[in-house]
Amino acid sequence: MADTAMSVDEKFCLSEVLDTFKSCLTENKEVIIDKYVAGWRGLVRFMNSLGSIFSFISKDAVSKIQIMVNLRNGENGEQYFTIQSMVKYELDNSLVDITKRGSHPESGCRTLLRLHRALRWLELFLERLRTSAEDSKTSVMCSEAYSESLAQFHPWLIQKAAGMAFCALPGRLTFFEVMNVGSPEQVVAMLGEALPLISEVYQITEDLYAKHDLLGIP
Ligand SMILES: CCCCCCCCCCCCC/C=C/[C@@H](O)[C@H](COP(=O)(O)O)NC(=O)CCCCCCCCCCCCCCC
Repeated sequence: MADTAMSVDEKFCLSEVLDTFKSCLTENKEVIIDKYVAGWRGLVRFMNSLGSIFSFISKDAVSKIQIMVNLRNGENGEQYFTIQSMVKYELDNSLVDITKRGSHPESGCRTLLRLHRALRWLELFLERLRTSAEDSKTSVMCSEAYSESLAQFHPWLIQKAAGMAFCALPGRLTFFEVMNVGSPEQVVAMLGEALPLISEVYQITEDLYAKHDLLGIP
């Protein structure tokens, strides 16, 4: 599964990316890893279009996406169909370093946890964007969402670098335009539809990880 859809001139629309998260859930509320990863891939493309100052963030996200893709393409790939089947498979086969780093630094459970924490940031940021006033600053919304979520898992230096990158975010209207969804009203409506599904995917994963005591994988 090579990363092919990266051409710069390709127009893309953020609502399609957010729809991918909608398509993550199976009928019995399991989270399909291929779709989850495809959602992240789309978000990373969006972030790359905002400028190279974000490339240290997208590099890390891409490397995590790649770990998940490799697991899916590996010999036990079918075990990684959903987050639920992955957790069961990796725990049953002692493939996760649960309390301290050891021989499984790139387990699916650990890697997905990093993306899962970032999904919380996304949820908070999008909710702020959705309810923001015309003169609100995207950099402020982004850094507030970050402080409430991912920041607690990042060392000081990463927090500083992230804070600097946030300052380079375009203003609210330009940001909405890059999303390529339509008028600001249409963006707000689209976010209103997408957010409950992102929250649901987040909550299902959170509950699953909590049930198995996996929220602190180092
Ligand atoms: C559009 C603005 C983009 C702001 C992105 C906010 C998230 C800031 C994250 C900063 C991460 C810095 C890079 C390094 C991270 C790692 O240290 C750290 C820990 O990994 P380790 O345990 O393997 O060492 N990694 C992580 O926490 C995973 C971070 C994954 C970040 C993915 C961010 C993708 C953002 C997509 C933006 C899309 C915005 C769409 C809004 C309409």
